[in-house]
Amino acid sequence: MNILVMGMGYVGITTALMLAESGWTVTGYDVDERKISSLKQGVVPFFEPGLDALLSQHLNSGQLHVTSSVKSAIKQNQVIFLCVGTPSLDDGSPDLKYIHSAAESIARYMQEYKLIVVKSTVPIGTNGRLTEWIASHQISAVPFDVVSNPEFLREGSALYDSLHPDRIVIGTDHKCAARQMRTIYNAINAPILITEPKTAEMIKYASNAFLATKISYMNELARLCDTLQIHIDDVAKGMGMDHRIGAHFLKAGIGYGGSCFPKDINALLNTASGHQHRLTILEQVVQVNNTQHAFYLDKWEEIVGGFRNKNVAVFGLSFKPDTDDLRESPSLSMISSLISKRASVKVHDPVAKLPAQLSSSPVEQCDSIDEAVTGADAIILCTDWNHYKYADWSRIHSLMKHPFLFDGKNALNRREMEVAGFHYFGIGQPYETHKLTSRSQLLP
Ligand SMILES: NC(=O)c1ccc[n+]([C@@H]2O[C@H](COP(=O)([O-])OP(=O)(O)OC[C@H]3O[C@@H](n4cnc5c(N)ncnc54)[C@H](O)[C@@H]3O)[C@@H](O)[C@H]2O)c1
Ligand SMILES: O=c1ccn([C@@H]2O[C@H](COP(=O)(O)OP(=O)(O)O[C@H]3O[C@H](CO)[C@@H](O)[C@H](O)[C@H]3O)[C@@H](O)[C@H]2O)c(=O)[nH]1
Repeated sequence: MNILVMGMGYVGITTALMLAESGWTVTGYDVDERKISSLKQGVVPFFEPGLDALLSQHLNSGQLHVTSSVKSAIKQNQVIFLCVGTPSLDDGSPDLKYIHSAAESIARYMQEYKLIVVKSTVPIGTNGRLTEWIASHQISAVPFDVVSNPEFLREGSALYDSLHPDRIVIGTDHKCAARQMRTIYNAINAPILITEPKTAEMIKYASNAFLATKISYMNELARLCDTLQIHIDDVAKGMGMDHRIGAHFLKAGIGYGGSCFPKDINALLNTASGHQHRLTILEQVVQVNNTQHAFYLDKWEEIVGGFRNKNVAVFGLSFKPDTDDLRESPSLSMISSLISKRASVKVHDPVAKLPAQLSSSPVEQCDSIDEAVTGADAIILCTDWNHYKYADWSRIHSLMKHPFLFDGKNALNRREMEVAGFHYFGIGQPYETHKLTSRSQLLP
């Protein structure tokens, strides 16, 4: 089977490689010519573990090729995966202009039956409307099906998630399209749920919103744990032992970020309000998330006696480890708040670079940890890269002016940090040394 993937971003490149690994002949297309020329040279234009090696392998074997010629790509491929972006508009609803422009190209150039698979995250009802939209833009009537197939991969582990998904959700009312989708996913060992397109679209939003709800719930509890001198990670461990709750996504921190949770929750809230509903739990999930970094920064400011004219080293820029993606990164909110508190900020990230809107501000990006921490009054860890978990903390301590360490991801071990000489403060943790002995003793 020949498959075209439209949109060579995080989802598109990963999907193209998953399909090539599955044995299909895949073409990747993007409107961005620079992306295509980079991909032709075997270079993925962003940082995502594992993609570069597999890209070179499949380009060399001929299983995958990339093109900037949309007309021939559409003509030559019977199956088309749509993986274009759906960013937020000002009112929170997703901007569907990339979906529409891709669909318009398909409508214009298709000359025989196409199976159009929508991987992009789109508002409930979009797949249905897309069918009418494509039909109305066709030059002559050519048959096609639109299938919803939402993507659940995480950045940082995109390839693994794509090759080993927990489930494959397929939204279609047509048996023939469902059968073809099963064939496409034949090599992937995962349960397949066939449902209506609208339900598939809702499953995607509901899943992201639920994961974000778990995080905000723990983040709000962490604030109480601070006061009660209880370690939120111990609470999460005890909760997670109950399989009905599950151990994942209970990690407290300075809030969730990324290109999906904030955007998709806004989209779901927008859909609800468009139908005269309120999703009050989700409204609070957003409220907790929007205030989490500032809640902790204010606490830490009291501890250091004000950030004004203090040298602060920020560890981590990306919204999570193993990616250079800065979209909605809590680290950027933290840096902006530090600037408004008149701190002098140096940042370090193993991969990500300061975005343009911050590069002219009084923030300096450092290539090394040593450079960032020399003379610092405090460190704020914003991204839990292994780079920081396994750093030489004794050396870091020796380079600082004052050893305040604020761990916004609970990534470090407080005892080890105290032994190294730090005044360590995490999220939802006891911080008076004499009370540490009261921490729960967990059974193995
Ligand atoms: N990033 C993730 O982790 C993730 C996971 C699951 C689902 N999603 C969803 O998948 C979709 C894509 O996300 P992403 O992060 O890969 O986006 P991205 O911004 O990284 O990539 C989108 C790509 O689409 C290209 N594009 C725009 N219009 C096009 C057109 N007409 N034809 C061909 N290419 C076009 C852009 O140039 C860009 O390269 C979004 O709806 C997102 O919500 C993302
Ligand atoms: O216990 C946790 C887990 C995550 N996070 C934060 O939550 C954000 C999102 O993390 P993660 O979900 O791992 O990354 P994404 O790549 O944004 O993936 C989410 O968004 C994708 C896009 O829709 C979906 O496909 C994935 O299933 C969904 O996990 C990051 O800021 C994390 O630091 C926490 O604070 N605590």
